[in-house]
Amino acid sequence: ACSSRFVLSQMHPMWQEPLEVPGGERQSPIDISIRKSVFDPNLKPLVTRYDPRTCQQIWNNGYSFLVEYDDRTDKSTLHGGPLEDQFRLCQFHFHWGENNNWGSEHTVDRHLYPAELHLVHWNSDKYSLFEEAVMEDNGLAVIGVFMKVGKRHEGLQKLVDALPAVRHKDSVVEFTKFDPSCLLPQNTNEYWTYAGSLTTPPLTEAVTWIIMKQPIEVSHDQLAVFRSLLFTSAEEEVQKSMVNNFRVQQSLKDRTVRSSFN
Ligand SMILES: CC#CCNS(=O)(=O)c1cc(S(N)(=O)=O)ccc1C(=O)O
Ligand SMILES: [Zn+2]
Repeated sequence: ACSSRFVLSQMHPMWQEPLEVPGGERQSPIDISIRKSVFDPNLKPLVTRYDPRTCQQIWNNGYSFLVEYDDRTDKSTLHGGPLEDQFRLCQFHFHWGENNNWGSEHTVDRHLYPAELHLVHWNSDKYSLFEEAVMEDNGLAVIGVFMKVGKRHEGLQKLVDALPAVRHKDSVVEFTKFDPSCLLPQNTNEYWTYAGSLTTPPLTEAVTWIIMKQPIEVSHDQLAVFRSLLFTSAEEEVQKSMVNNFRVQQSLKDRTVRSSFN
């Protein structure tokens, strides 16, 4: 799987932001201004083909919890949309706040959501390993899905029920047969896309972001279980709850956000 072995500094909740980032011209996350986005009629529908049998485990890496997939073959893939190549799913994870007023990394006209899902894929047409792709400007594609508080999300509940087993940093639990397409909104044809970066170290400018316009609904109680996770490992005497694990927003600089819809 692809998850980073980068150790984030123990600065809680945000690691110490490096002053200079490689390039620094296409950093993420950003605010998506609807009126400044440009409709691109050549953007195609997104095509996701996820095989639940490639789902392997959940890992608390001390920053978020990652659901990791076997990415040694092209069994769970993404193509279409703004992408020229085929990308392989390696993991998905979330960012959330300490309450329902904030938590997402991206915003839409400055609107904050309580949480945001990221499905991380790497370009398996051009590279043979995630670790290679993460250093290339066309190496990764991340689908972002906003989460808002509403009705309980039945598909998410299987994941929520597994979280107590990975409460502490560095804990891992087997997690199988999970189809992440259940976490996508029913309309995946309306999205924004822009050239950006990872929002965690190494912050490399390798990501084509695809942000869904339609949020998914999750219940207050489901989000509360996210907040029961800990940044800290079982040995540490002071336990810190895993909340506000989002990066500060970055300047758009010389970029345009395209929309697949008018
Ligand atoms: C080398 C390397 C690396 C980064 N790994 S990741 O792309 O899976 C990732 C991506 C993102 S995000 N927010 O940029 O999609 C967050 C967290 C992670 C992670 O491993 O923890
Ligand atoms: Zn993320």
